[in-house]
Amino acid sequence: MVEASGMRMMMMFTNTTTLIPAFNPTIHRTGLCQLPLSRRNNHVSVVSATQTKPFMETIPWGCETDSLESSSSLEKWLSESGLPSQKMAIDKVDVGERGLVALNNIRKGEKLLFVPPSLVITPDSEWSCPEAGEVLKKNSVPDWPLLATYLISEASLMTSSRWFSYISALPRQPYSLLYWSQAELDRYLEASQIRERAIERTDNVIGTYNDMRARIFSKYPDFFPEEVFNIESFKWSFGILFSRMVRLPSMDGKVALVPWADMLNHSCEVETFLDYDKSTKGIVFTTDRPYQPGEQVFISYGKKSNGELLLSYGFVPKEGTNPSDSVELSLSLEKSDESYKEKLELLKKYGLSGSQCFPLRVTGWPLELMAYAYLAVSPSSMRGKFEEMAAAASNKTTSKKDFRYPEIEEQAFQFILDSCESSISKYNKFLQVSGSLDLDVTSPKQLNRRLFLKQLAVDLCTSERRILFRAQYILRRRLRDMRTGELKGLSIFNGFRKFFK
Ligand SMILES: C[S@@+](CC[C@H](N)C(=O)[O-])C[C@H]1O[C@@H](n2cnc3c(N)ncnc32)[C@H](O)[C@@H]1O
Repeated sequence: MVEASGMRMMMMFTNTTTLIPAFNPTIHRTGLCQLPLSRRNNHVSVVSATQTKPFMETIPWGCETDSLESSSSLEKWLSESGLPSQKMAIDKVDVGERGLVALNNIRKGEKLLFVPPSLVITPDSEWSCPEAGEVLKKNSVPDWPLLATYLISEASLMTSSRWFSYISALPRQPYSLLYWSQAELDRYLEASQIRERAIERTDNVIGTYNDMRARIFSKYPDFFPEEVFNIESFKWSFGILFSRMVRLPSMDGKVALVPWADMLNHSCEVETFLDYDKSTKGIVFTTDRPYQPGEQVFISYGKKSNGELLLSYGFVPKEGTNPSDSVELSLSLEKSDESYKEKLELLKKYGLSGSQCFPLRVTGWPLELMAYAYLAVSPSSMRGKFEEMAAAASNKTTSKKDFRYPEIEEQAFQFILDSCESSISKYNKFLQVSGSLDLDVTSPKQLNRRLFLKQLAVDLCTSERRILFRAQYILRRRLRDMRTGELKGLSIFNGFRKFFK
């Protein structure tokens, strides 16, 4: 439920996507930490190929979330491990497959959950294989890859890990764009800038894994055998982190996986979020509305756009329900502009490039976007203003004044409108042809996946295009008013005022 940060960047990309971690069962290992307790107690120190096959296949890489099979064992284990009695239970729900549903009447303003810190996974959690944990700490591995490795390590230990019931109830295939292949991203998300974000994120995960393998896993194969610690298991654990990890504001922003609390689904209509409560010493949230028995209880995963929700959590809210929705609009300098080089240099100086994305919301667009548009359209006679425009586009300006350049305002609006319209035509193209995208499907399973991904893409593109349509409407109206003189008069007046200052 938080954005990834601090992941190592290494550029490499593969085209393959496996839906569930695939492992080579023929392994020989001696690392005691890798064996379930029952075997350790029997003094098994070398595992033969025939012994490892069923062992590897039974690693609980989560479960299918359309079934409640693992949820009852999870609830039983949680209550035996100190989770106080709850006013909610895990159930099948309309929104989010499994979720937490009210058992009794719940009042507005009530604190719920009270998950004790002993049931929370953080970067400080004890490892069932302490030696593996020591290696990672010695190498100062950052929180995200540390937790991803922790999850794989605990999953591989099966019943020897105290988190067995929790891991068994995690989704086997977290719904995030990490699980879309490059071909699927190209096919379904061509019109949306989220495609770039998804590619970047997958690159980061692959880069992080390669880095970990080179620096650590290859040096300690007994603790981190490649059959278990590989790119597929890394994608699974990162998918889990992207869709379930929270940052706890009252614990200095500590990142954590909170069993039980992570069964709560997101609603754009609620504002309440998880946090550590110092008085009760547990993870809680405070309801911002009442719930009746049988009703699903929701929290907020943050003020995220539909694209960001699809990227991390693999769902798109119903059309028009997300007040935080936005679409990335790409603006570019014209290469034929005689001041192109000069403008580009200045943009670079302020950390921007010749092609830049800005968020467009239903409620409007940021000053930075307007500043970029001014810079893109300004003639060389306005050279003296280029730097302040570039600085304002980057948000690295000290003065937050509502700057305007009336002499080029009309061109700036037209420039934004042109970019909006070129983006709209990409969405139109995708939405028109999306009905005929599935003709080459060969199996029912493939058909289900295609239909599912296509529906998500159609929902995302429809919501993003809706924001672009709104911006197009406002821009056209502004331009029409300017051209018919109303605002033009005002601009001339402003121009005169400046002249006489
Ligand atoms: C923190 S988990 C919540 C529990 C999850 N439903 C489960 O069964 O494990 C986040 C995942 O729940 C699902 N989810 C959460 N809110 C949703 C919503 N409003 N609509 C659809 N799916 C949702 C998504 O699959 C997301 O990746």
